Amino acid sequence: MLLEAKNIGFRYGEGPWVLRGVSLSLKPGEVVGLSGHSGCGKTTLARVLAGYEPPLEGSVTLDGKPLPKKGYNPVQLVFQHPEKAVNDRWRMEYTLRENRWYQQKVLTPLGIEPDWLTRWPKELSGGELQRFCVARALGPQTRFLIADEMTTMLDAITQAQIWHVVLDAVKEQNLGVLVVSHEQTLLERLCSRVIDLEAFRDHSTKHHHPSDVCCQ
Ligand SMILES: Nc1ncnc2c1ncn2[C@@H]1O[C@H](COP(=O)(O)OP(=O)(O)OP(=O)(O)O)[C@@H](O)[C@H]1O
Repeated sequence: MLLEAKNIGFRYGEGPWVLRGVSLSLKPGEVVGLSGHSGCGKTTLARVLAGYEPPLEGSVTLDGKPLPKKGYNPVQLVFQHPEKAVNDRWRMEYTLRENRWYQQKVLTPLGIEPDWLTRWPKELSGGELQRFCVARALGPQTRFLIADEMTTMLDAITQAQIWHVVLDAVKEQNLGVLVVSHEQTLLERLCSRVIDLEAFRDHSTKHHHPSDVCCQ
């Protein structure tokens, strides 16, 4: 199974192109980095790859087919800010069950305490909430994980704990992971290769936004 983005173009409304001519592919069991300066479009690409935003140009496919519109999404996205990714009116056990195939076995290795399950999101710290978001994303049917600055706000020990669980899933269920981060040391430690999103910029500037064209 291959996750493939071909010639992706995306912009918000009539704004400038954020992504243009971006292509990448991710194989099962592969851990690949995505780097680039702040604002260059990493989060936008992460959202496009996981099917949250349809690309305006190009395609995202899984084994040559579009991402499924219904049912389980085999491409799971974990964001930097877990509080935006959970429903504050759901207790944590309900949040977890949002992915009805979530795996109980990852809870302890992720450091999730049993009594956190009955708490509301506002009763947990950001790091504790993020562990739930990772657990929710790691269902057995997950083929690819897009980790968008997933551990940026966490201390080193919690970061290591979470990545340990994710790398186990890479080995055990042949999960492919895209590590979106501006932390070079993290990317070097985890990834077999790193894609620099800025490398596509030269290409993108060859295409002009309609408002760049002067009409006289
Ligand atoms: N909802 C939105 N509406 C309009 N513009 C947006 C929206 N979200 C992002 N942008 C713009 O798109 C560009 C890319 O943003 P994006 O969040 O993808 O960058 P990033 O590389 O992930 O940045 P960072 O590393 O700071 O998180 C930025 O110029 C940003 O201002």
